[in-house]
Amino acid sequence: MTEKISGDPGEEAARATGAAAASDAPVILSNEPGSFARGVLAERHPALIQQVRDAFPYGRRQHEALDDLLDEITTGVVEPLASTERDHDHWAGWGREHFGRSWYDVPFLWAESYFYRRLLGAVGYFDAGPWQGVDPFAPFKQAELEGDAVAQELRALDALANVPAEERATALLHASLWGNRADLGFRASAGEPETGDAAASMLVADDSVSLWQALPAGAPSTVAVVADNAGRELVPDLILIDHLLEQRHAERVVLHVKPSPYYVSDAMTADVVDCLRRLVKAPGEAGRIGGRLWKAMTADDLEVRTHPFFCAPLPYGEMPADLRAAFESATLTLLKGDLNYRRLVGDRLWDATASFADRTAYFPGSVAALRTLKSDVIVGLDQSTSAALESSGAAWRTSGTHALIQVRG
Ligand SMILES: O=P(O)(O)OC[C@H]1O[C@](O)(CO)[C@@H](O)[C@@H]1O
Repeated sequence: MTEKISGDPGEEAARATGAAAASDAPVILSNEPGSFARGVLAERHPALIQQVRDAFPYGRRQHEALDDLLDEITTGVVEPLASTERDHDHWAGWGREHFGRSWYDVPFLWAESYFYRRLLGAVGYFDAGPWQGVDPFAPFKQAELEGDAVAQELRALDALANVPAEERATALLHASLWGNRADLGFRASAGEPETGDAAASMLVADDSVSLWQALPAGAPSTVAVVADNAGRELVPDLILIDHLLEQRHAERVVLHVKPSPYYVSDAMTADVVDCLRRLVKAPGEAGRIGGRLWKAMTADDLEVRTHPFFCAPLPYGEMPADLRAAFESATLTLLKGDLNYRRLVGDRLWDATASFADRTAYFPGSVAALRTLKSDVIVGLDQSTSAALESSGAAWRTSGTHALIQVRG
């Protein structure tokens, strides 16, 4: 359970090293008026139900199920899955302490994850029948991938083709990082991502030197990339992966994606294929990168994997043994995005200067987080950065205007 983070491997590691266990940081719920979490549950989730309803010619059964879900999340209590659902037993365990309570009173991380599970259930995603496997977010993902912003970003690659490798590496790392700002669940309230120098100045932590040091060219490294959003984030992620392979920072890359639609734009295998097709058909440098990536996938130098844990409402401290082994065998695991960060350090209101190394000590092998800040969770800031941000009066934790690169070797 999310709130039983004390007793998780991270806490044990912190205790073993004598570091402050800090388990008293409050778990984020959604019942605080005016809080970011409350806004997600009270405004974004109902709006999302409407968007999905409008995007497909669903029949009466789906519309009624969406009506019921809307009632439940706004005025009702959390209901369990029907006993006939294939994953009923998992959720019965994960939700034991939450069923029967207001959605606002259960941990934010759990509530969001369960909302997506229930939304998929309402549209028949898991049921044998005509809507089985139809991604309710596909129209939004497709529109983004075919849009002007992606086309422009792909054209900009031509200018990067001949710049020195180090400069190119920084530009591609930042493109992947800021691509995280462009997730579709978040877009409604955010402007365009920053670029160039402005983007660098918005980094609240920057361990990129350690990141590149962990991946010396020519070493037989395997990099695990845990993807976040499709489209405008996954395209630059794939371009960064191409750079890692091409410049021999990695011999192999394993790209972990979601097994089912999640948080609107999270990437699944189908989205990887769509992004690769988009790259391959692009002119110039983007097309060349697409061609190399396509070849890398067919040669298994780039392997796509998925795991049910990626859609579970749990922190990484509770990851199963097979996933733990996969990360352990990687030279570096690169976790993309805000949700992965929340799951990595724990979805709590940490002191912003709490140690990133301590919070992630349990994670198997070296880990890097690349994330724009889109929720209240943050650790690893130095004292002066934290003080300056806190006194700025800006919504720096949640607005996506700031970003971080944090590494624990
Ligand atoms: O796509 P990302 O970067 O994981 O962001 C998802 C984030 O979006 C939200 O669902 C709402 O902004 C956050 O709660 C969550 O952490």
